[in-house]
Amino acid sequence: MSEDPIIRQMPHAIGPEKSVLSSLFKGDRLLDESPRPVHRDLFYHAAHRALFEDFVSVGNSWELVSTVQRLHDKGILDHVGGPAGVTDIYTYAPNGHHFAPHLDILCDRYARRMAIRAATAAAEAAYDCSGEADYLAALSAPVTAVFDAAADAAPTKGMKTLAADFLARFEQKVAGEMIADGIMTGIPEVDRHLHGMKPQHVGIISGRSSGGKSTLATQIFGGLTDALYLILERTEQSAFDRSVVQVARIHHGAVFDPKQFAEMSGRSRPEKRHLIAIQKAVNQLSTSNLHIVKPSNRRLATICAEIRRHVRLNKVKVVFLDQIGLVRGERVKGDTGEAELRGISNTLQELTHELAISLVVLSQVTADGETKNARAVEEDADWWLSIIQERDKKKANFGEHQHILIAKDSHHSSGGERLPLILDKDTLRFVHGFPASADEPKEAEKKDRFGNSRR
Ligand SMILES: Nc1ncnc2c1ncn2[C@@H]1O[C@H](COP(=O)(O)OP(=O)(O)OP(=O)(O)O)[C@@H](O)[C@H]1O
Repeated sequence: MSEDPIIRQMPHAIGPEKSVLSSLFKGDRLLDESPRPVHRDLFYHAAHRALFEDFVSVGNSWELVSTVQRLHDKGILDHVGGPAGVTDIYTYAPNGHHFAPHLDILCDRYARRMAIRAATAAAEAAYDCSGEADYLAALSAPVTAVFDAAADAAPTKGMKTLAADFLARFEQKVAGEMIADGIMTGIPEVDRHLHGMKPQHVGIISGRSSGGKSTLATQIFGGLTDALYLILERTEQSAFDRSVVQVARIHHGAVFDPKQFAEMSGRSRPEKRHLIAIQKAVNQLSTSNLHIVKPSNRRLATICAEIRRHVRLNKVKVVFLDQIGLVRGERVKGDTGEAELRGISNTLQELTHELAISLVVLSQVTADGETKNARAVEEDADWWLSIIQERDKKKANFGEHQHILIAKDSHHSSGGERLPLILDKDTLRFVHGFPASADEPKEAEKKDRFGNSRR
């Protein structure tokens, strides 16, 4: 057998290596937020390893110009392809969308390289070991390492880690920093059933168009601290304005059109109590670590990046997404809307788990009460608040708010429980009560557009 052995390259993936580096360089993905640990050995190409090590040495302050200079000063600029090589990698991935799948590829190739090295070491040990069982002993450590790498580098939590986590959480609870029951919505009827919005849980607020989904969501949001409201349709200002009405607990006219509202009630100026309530509401909203953000676009990746950024920078614990039907997922040709939404729902669910936040998604239903294409979201949700209005178009009270249906598991078909909550259109809050019975005497007097009785 004089044939030369076939020389094969070790498994590697140059494109995904460049993509992972590119996303890190551009800040599209952060090292400490990576779904899997990133380490130098994942990179097969020596220049990529060197660039990764340099990146780690400067962390998130990485930028192109000073990096080229630094690599030049270290004498390794030519080794990584010169300024053009660094720029090529920097611009390689248009965004961080494919960071996770590309990182998966690197982990896979790394595990395969380890397997080949382990097999080579085992072969050498089998040839060379003198003792009877030495070659078997030489096998076990590298093979275990290969299995570890292949099964992902995330270490499993041992009992000591679990115990330390428990004590840390317990101390937080004792100090009142973490509420055992989760974070209360501030609406007693809801809190009695839900016992708060819990980390890693996804909740849905659903209702028809203009049924009050945003109103219910901002009502909860305005009473919280450490929360983010992602608004995809209207402006941030509109959500803030509505929150002011809700926190101040006054008629919306006093906030949206104070001059006209005062004149309608026979005054030349707004009432002092209204001004004080508005001032207090604005103070509360601006000092409670609350954030209302309209993302630059509706792509799922952008929305996830906003959530990550606010969890990291502002330590938000509850995130509202207004509304899920507007999110654009990754749709492969031929996919149905339902398939796209399933992808969106899975991604959001995973993010909620990873960041240990509570996520509340708003979802629009059709006139028949069906969630638009959102069965996937329903299946994944931990709780569901459904705003119920009169559906019968023939009835005079069509559209009237009836109650809120609460369901606490993902099998909503079980029906859930009716909560006596209806929309008060004056203060834009959901308040205790069922609609007035049809037998009750009707309000005879006429009301102006702010609901004040006309004299
Ligand atoms: N700025 C406002 N001034 C007066 N009433 C308002 C205002 N904003 C909301 N409302 C009232 O609250 C109701 C619910 O509106 P909301 O925006 O909460 O509904 P939604 O279900 O979120 O709507 P959409 O489907 O458009 O997202 C409206 O029908 C309206 O009666």
